[in-house]
Parts: sequence; C-alpha cells; structure tokens
Amino acid sequence: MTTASVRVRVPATSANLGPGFDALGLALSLHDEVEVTASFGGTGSSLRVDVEGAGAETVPRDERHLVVRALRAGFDAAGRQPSDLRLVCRNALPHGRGLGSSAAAIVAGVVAARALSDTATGVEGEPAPSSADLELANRLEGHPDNVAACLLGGLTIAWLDGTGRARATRVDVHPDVVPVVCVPAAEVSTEKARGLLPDTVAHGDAAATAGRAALLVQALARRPELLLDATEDRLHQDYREPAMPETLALVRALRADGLAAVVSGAGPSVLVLDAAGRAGRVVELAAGWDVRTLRVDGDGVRVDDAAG
Ligand SMILES: Nc1ncnc2c1ncn2[C@@H]1O[C@H](COP(=O)(O)OP(=O)(O)OP(=O)(O)O)[C@@H](O)[C@H]1O
Ligand SMILES: N[C@@H](CCO)C(=O)O
Repeated sequence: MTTASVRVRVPATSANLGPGFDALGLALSLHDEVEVTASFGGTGSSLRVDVEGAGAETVPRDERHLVVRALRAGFDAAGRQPSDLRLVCRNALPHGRGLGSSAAAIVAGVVAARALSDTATGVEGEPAPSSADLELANRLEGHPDNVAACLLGGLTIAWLDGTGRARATRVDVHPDVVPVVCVPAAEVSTEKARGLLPDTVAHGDAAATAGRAALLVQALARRPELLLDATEDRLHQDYREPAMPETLALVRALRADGLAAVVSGAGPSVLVLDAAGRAGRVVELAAGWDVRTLRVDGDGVRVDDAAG
C-alpha cells in the first residue's frame, strides 16, 4: 500500500469583472486550504472529510462534497482511485457570494488528485497547473472563468477553443489596482443567477460590452485610470437584479461616485477595482456590508507536501 499527502492552497476569484462574462477572472488574496491523504492499493474503502470555517455547517461530508467529487474525477483521469481518502478543509471563502468558492473547491480537488497520483506512481510531478487541470475543472464547474484564475493567478482570459476545450491566458495586473470586495450576509447560488439571463441580447449591447471587455484588459494591465469606463456591462448584471436588488443598488451608488464597481461573479458580492486609494469611500458607501480590501493573488493554486 502507498500513502501520500498534499496540501493545496486555492485563491478566491472574481469572475466577469463587469463586461467579461464567462471569460475574465481575477485571483484574490483570500484562500481555502485543503489537506488530502490518499492510500492506494489497500483493502479498505474509507472516506473521512473534516471541515473548518465557511460551509462547515452546511456542506456534506460524503461523496457529494465538492472537493471529493473533484478528487474522484481527477483520480479517474489518472486511472486509479485510492482505497482510502482523508480530507481536512480549512475554508475562508464564503459560499454562494460570487467569490469563486465552488471553483476553488474544484481546483483543489483536481490538482490534489494529480499530485497524489503522480506521487503514488513515482512520477516527477508537474508543479505548474496543466491544461488537463483546466479542462477537467471547467467541465466540473460549467464555465472556465473562475477556475482559470484560480489555477493561474492574476488576471485571466478564458475561452473554449474550436473543439470545446477550455483554454486560458494570464495577464499581470498593474500594481496600483486594489480589489475591494463588499460581501452581503445572504447567499445567491450561481445556478439561480444564471437562470435569470436571457437566451439572446441585442446586437448593440453585445458590441458595446465586447469593446469594454477589450478595454478592461488594457485598463487592468497598464491604464487603471480607464477602469470606470472599462467595467461597464450590458450582458448580465441588470438581468440579475431581481435576485440581488441591493447589489445592483450598491454598484450604481459606487459607480456614480466614480468607483469602478461591478457584480462579483454571479453575485451577490460587489467588487470595486480601486486604483486611487479610495477604499475608505467604499466602506462609507457600503455601510452594513462586510467590506474587505484585498490584493491580487499573482500565483494561483499552490501545492505543498503535507509533511509536518
Ligand atoms: N469548499 C467547499 N467545499 C464543499 N462545497 C463547496 C465548497 N465551496 C463551494 N461549495 C459548494 O458550492 C456552492 C457554492 O457555489 P456557487 O457556484 O453557487 O457559488 P460561488 O462559487 O461561491 O460563487 P461564484 O461562482 O458566483 O463565484 C456551495 O453552496 C457548496 O455547495
Ligand atoms: N461567469 C459566471 C461566474 C460565476 O462565478 C456567471 O456570471 O455566471
């Protein structure tokens, strides 16, 4: 029997960033950590899941747990399931708030399964996330924006190629850009927020939003003074208002004050991309919200031996 352990650290992510629906993602300095121990070739078949922090009251502790589902998919891809599996999840990312908790859980499972399978078979592990990790994580999540940023860090642009495979490219973010997130107490599931979107949009809305998405990459990388114009969206935010009216009201109030505010992911959190030292103003305008001034996580997923 072979037993191996890894510790995986995964960042929160904010997807869309306004006009980049299902394409743009930004990794943030708030992390979940998962420690996984897997035994291969034993006679048992045990699973133990311990959870501390966010979701500890609600997530299942069996095969339905999202990290376990991602681990199983990763082990299937590697060709061998462990006989015994033990997880310790230390969660800081709030669930169902638009900060990429499901993507983080999926990336943690996919990357941990690859690292453990490599160790068990004596393969020299590939330290950087692979294109296979992105493809599998995208299949489990259903859209590539959060998982791409979670894997690669920084700003990512994700897309599906002509064969439907997920691809992503990473862009360094200008050091002046400070992400400020406003987190409400209530959750809205991504499933519900996606259900509010129309099947088609007007050509003018699509064209305007595509232009802003292109501008946003330039604004985040080199020209932060363009962030307010660059974060305008006409494809998803307003459609989601019935599920999160306070979110849209806060986005409008912040934007009216000159702050580049957007719905974070599928909401209901609000992300402000500040480059003018105005986080204090966000706190004033978002009274009653949990406002956190973060940094861009430039690294993405990190894998460590779980020794010690
Ligand atoms: N660390 C975790 N462990 C187990 N399950 C998780 C974990 N994180 C998220 N989940 C599952 O995913 C659900 C939240 O996913 P959902 O896609 O609705 O929101 P989100 O990922 O937080 O936000 P968004 O996708 O908009 O950024 C949780 O209710 C829970 O079922
Ligand atoms: N692009 C996805 C992100 C969810 O985190 C959406 O807006 O539904």
